[in-house]
Amino acid sequence: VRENLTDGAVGAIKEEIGGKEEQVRLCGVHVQEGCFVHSFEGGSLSFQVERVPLGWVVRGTVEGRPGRLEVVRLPLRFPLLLHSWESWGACPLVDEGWRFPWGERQYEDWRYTVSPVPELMREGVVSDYLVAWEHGMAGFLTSRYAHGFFTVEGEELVGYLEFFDREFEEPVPLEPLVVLEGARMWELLEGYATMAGRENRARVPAYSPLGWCSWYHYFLDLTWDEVRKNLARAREWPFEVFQVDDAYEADIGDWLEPREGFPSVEEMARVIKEAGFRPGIWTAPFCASSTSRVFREHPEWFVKEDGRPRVAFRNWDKDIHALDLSNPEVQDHLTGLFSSLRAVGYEYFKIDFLFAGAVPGERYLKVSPVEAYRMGLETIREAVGDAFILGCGAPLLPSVGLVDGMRIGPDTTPFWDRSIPDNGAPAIRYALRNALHRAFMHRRFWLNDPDCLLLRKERISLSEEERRTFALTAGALDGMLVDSDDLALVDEEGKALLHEALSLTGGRPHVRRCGEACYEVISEGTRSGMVRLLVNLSEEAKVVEGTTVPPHGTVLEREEQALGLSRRVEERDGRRFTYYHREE
Ligand SMILES: OC[C@@]12C[C@@H]1[C@H](O)[C@H](O)[C@@H](O)[C@H]2O
Repeated sequence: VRENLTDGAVGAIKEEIGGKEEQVRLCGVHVQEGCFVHSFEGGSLSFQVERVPLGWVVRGTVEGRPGRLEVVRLPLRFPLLLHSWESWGACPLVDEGWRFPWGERQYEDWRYTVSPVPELMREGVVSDYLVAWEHGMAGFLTSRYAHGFFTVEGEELVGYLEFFDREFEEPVPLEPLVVLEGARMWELLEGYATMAGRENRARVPAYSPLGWCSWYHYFLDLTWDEVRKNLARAREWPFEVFQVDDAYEADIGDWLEPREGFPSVEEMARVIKEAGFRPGIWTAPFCASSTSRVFREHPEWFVKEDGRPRVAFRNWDKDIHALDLSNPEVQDHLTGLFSSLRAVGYEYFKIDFLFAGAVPGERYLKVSPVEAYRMGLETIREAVGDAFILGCGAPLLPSVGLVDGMRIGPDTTPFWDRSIPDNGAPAIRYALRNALHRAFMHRRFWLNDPDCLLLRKERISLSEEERRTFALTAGALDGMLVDSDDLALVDEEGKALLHEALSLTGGRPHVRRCGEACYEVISEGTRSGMVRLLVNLSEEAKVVEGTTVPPHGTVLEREEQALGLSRRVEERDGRRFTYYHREE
């Protein structure tokens, strides 16, 4: 399906790597197999270096107070694929001289969406959890105690583990690190994600829920009447899940108290279920506004700074505080909340702004922000049982194994605006770019959620081409397909586009960059057999191997078109049988 690496390409890769391998240092030791002990002020690190296909893995234990621990030094090669901390974060391919495009007030109000150590991002280039270059990558396989990141220092890439002010009286596992070289970046990232998915016992549901979400049409103007209207129309659609997003709640943090004009959350679930759908609900469970009942009644439940509840971020025109997830009373509060929502019938939980659970600060237990975050997420996971959890605004690597789906890009937008900075702000262009650059996580970490499809022609500023690009890319990447429109505004063409996107799902997508903002997605075994989708996110037409791809556009090739075959699909005892035959 994809051309193999030619001998010349293999030779070039070997030459590129061979000359630099001796420059790789792991925990201060030139890379070599063996067992080592590294002492530092306040503690020690015992680690083993082991050869794996295409590279090395470092495992070990650490004790004492490691603070910020250097784990690897590598030769620096641009362009670099930078990765970010949480769902919305930018995942760009950058050249030398790149700096993070901070928004005007982003550092004041939103810095913890950028990094758990945001000051780092003001000093230079940071890549969270992993970093990649043309024929190599380095990445941490877990994030259970520490936050792993990479920085550029002179001519080197340096990987660190940030343990914050955590002290370990007994040895704890070091977050394992892999360094892989010798194939294309995209293939190495898939190999890394397979290793990391296994290390974290990733949850990958057999099926991907097809749904409807209220946010990207109604935003905070949603009314219960509009929910009911869309529920009635949804019967003509193939949705399984019907999810009410932000706007129903009385305040951020008071999730069981509906806003005026909405029924109880129990009644919402009953009405949705009665209409034949799996009820879904949005919450920002680790957050509470300064005006919320939960904050007023339990100020002691929140992460502090100098003894007072710190402001984690500002949104909804309010100061938002972060629950201290290490506090047993907070864990009981979350258990009560989510077991109640599960008991009244919700089967799909979009849990948002999760980064708040990992902001640095003073906590009930002397644990790292990463440990606290996982305590909170494990509490929700246990409370909802086998319900579907979609993570959003979530620290990515610490969430593997605890969520079923994950938003892997910034919010989409009902307009295409190239002037929006690539810094996690809502932008359809960067939602698509992240979906392509993070495709390696899909069905290895979770189900990737590229964000919602917008299919309506009214009250939207996306062209037909742009709506089609988002829908087909989401489908070819086998991403979760969730529509967000007032269904009364979607015509038969819009409905057909959802079905076309659906026809591209079910395969094993592989992404390859083929020029500036231009990508090839090849997926075998989809509902349409093998498909090839060329995606152009740039402002001018691109030619890929003789095929012209329009700006903001796609070119789709299906197997049966390419091979003159016709297909018949039969569903039997829960399995799908695809038959191909040539029309005589
Ligand atoms: O508040 C609801 C909202 C905006 C916040 C967040 O950006 C999330 O990614 C969106 O899909 C919405 O749920």
